[in-house]
Amino acid sequence: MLRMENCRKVYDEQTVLEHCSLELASGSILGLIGINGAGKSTLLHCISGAIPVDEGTITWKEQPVLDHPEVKQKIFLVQDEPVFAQTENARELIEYLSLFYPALESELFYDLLSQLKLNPKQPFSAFSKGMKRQVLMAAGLAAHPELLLIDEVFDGLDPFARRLLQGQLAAQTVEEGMASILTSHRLSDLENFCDEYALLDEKRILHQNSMFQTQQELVKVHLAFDHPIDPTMFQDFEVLKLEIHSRMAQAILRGSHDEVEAKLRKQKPVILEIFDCTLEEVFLAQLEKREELQ
Ligand SMILES: Nc1ncnc2c1ncn2[C@@H]1O[C@H](COP(=O)(O)OP(=O)(O)OP(=O)(O)O)[C@@H](O)[C@H]1O
Repeated sequence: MLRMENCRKVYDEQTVLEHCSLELASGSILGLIGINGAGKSTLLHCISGAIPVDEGTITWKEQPVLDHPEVKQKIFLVQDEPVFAQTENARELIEYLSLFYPALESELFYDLLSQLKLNPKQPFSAFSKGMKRQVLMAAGLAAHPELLLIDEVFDGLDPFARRLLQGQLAAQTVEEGMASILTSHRLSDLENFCDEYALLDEKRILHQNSMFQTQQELVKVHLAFDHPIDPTMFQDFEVLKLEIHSRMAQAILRGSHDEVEAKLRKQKPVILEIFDCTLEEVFLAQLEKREELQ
């Protein structure tokens, strides 16, 4: 279990994380979302132990990460910018990483590279950005970490590489109980792959929820009436987003599909359609709601 409690991180004079807490169980895949500059990369770096927090604690299986190499070697961070620790090619990289990650399985690394059609002896300088990311993700998986952190997870990967690496990550999650935190601005990638998501906003985790729970708790509705809509009809709902155009409305409401439908039917709409929310809609609605409250 990852436990991050009440953490604060300050760069120079800028506070990036404050009262930031997060928990993640083994065998879970968490999608970390937030606007540009929210602090997602900083959060992953702090969890990996690469940079210290100024306040608070971060533990993996009850052991502090910072200054504990035996804990750090169970956590692998794939950064958004390719970093190869001055190695020239994939073969050198995996030899270097095997010094730090005792569980690293070189055969798995070379197998993934072969499926990705990447030559381990070819210099990184001759690789494209996407090819470099493939190498690092393959290395992260081959290290068999207990906690894998991937920044900008599938961004820039071609569909074949994405499917292969997703499949391997899913297999290690199920077979080894590996936990993962993935960031991406392509929320559809996370939605289809993660068990839960966390929204990083205003320097802390504002929401953490399972994907399933979110879909049970929030719905999108399209409504039409034969008369102009009075906004007070939504006063019994917790409204995350509401747009009224005369006789028609679109809304994101808190409640299960059945609850929302039963309440809205009493208003006798001409049209009532209820949909599951996408993660992108949940994200935007939560940010808009926060703007409204400020
Ligand atoms: N090494 C650093 N020194 C000083 N400030 C930094 C450093 N790294 C990040 N920051 C600042 O911290 C804030 C959060 O940056 P971070 O990269 O963690 O955000 P992010 O959510 O990952 O952004 P993006 O989605 O754009 O990648 C930004 O304001 C950034 O300028």
